[in-house]
Amino acid sequence: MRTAYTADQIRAAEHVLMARLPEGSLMRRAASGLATVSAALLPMVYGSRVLLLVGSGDNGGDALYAGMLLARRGARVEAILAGTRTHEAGLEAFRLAGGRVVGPEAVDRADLSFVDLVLDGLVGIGVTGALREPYAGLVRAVNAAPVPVVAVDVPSGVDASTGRVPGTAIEAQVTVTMGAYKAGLLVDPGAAHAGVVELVDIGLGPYLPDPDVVVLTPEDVAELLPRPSNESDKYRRGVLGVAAGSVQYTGAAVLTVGGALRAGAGMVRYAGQSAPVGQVRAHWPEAVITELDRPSIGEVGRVQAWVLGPGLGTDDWAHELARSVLASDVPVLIDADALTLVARDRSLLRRTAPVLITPHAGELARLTRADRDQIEAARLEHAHRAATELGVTVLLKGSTTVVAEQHRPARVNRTGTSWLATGGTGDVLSGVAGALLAQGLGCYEAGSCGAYLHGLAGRIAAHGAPLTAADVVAEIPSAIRTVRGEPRSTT
Ligand SMILES: NC(=O)C1=CN([C@@H]2O[C@H](COP(=O)(O)OP(=O)(O)OC[C@H]3O[C@@H](n4cnc5c(N)ncnc54)[C@H](OP(=O)(O)O)[C@@H]3O)[C@@H](O)[C@H]2O)[C@@H](O)CC1
Ligand SMILES: Nc1ncnc2c1ncn2[C@@H]1O[C@H](COP(=O)(O)OP(=O)(O)O)[C@@H](O)[C@H]1O
Ligand SMILES: [K+]
Repeated sequence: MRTAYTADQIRAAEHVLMARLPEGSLMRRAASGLATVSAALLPMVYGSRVLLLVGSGDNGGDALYAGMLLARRGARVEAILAGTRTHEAGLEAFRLAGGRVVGPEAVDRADLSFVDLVLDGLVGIGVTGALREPYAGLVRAVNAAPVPVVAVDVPSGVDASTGRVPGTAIEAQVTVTMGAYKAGLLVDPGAAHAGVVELVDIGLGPYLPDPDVVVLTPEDVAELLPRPSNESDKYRRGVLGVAAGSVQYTGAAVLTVGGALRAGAGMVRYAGQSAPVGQVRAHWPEAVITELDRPSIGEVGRVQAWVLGPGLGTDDWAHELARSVLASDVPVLIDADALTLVARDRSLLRRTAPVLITPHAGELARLTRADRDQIEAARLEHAHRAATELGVTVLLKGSTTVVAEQHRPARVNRTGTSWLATGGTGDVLSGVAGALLAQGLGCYEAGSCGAYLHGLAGRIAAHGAPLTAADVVAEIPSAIRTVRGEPRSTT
């Protein structure tokens, strides 16, 4: 499991560790890791040109000490001192090693074309709000030039705790982060600025608290995924009920049922009206179907969990069916149209069995009466707030998927690809996560493992070209084999 922390958590841990070590030793460890990663990005250190952007805090100090180490190895290192003050000891060491201080005009396009690498040491975890001048101007100039950038600790302008980017921010190829991952490096929009994140161990591990954010590894997912045993039968493996699709949206029912079957539900019971029933029957003869003549699940039979909402519509019939599903005593995954119904009638959420909601930013905006853009700018905060306010588990979809539950670290998923931004892929995710719920995983595990498998299936399906939602369904078994470390061609 990869763990990540807020700036305050990192600062507190650093404080304890620093008190036990000789002064400056943490920064030397940080700078040494930074110089090693930077050197590896240069074809040859000797003779290469490196430009440091140095701010007024310790982030600038890291850059100066790393610059010193590169200068000692024969690089031609120059520094722009952009702050009102500069880390004194770092600057002295840098100068003694042959480093030169240059003016801000060194970021002119012509000058940057002679630079092999920029080290961004303007601000790290100490940033507050949008980057001010002259930092913002320097960042714009560097972003516009075709020069690789290594960000020190955090790309300057990215909020380390939340991933917010309130103004201009460096676009780095690599971010060398010190001591522990910062949450904002793993969640968009911050993550998109960080590039590849390299962690430098400075001995902070034992002093870190419980993480703010967690990213599952394939091994974590493999361990959490249910596997049928010799004693399994279809009922014991877990039966999922699907209440989805309508006359207008028949495909949503087909995709949700497909996602559920491929993700290992022992059985899928589909309940709907005649139009989607015909489609589901044609695509998935494996599904057990109840054609509803009234909006009630009374005749459907026992299930271990429900998926409610994809393509369901938002009319009175859909509302009554939602009420009937939510009156059951099993976990319910609420998606798409059912989220609109819940936004209109919050009383639907009054139940004791668990609820997993799977909104995109627009749906969450409707549900919590927040602004969609603000949700996208601060996904962690909004997912957590909704989980607390609504008393449910929230899976917030998008380029970074966040699974939030009260009193637990947010689980962030980045296995997906932007090719997944196409109609119907969300329905597939509901089926996958619903199948995991039916197999006995809790909402937090089903949401995070479901997002992982769905994203990976999308990546396998896309392979650098457009995909359809049905392709994602087809690749879910490949994704499961991949996390289990099994060759794709075997069963
Ligand atoms: N502690 C340790 O042992 C270790 C720490 N480490 C390193 O230290 C870094 C943290 O250092 P830090 O605390 O000095 O803060 P930092 O990020 O450099 O910036 C603070 C200054 O930036 C400025 N500023 C703020 N907002 C701004 C804005 N919007 N726009 C423009 N300027 C803005 C403001 O300066 P002012 O404007 O007041 O002059 C403020 O004082 C951390 O990320 C890691 O790299 C590692 O070496 C490991 C060991
Ligand atoms: N830029 C992106 N990068 C990665 N995944 C994405 C991106 N955009 C969308 N997705 C994923 O695609 C799926 C889209 O779901 P949703 O918005 O509900 O679509 P639909 O309602 O058409 O099924 C979600 O799983 C989401 O996380
Ligand atoms: K930085």
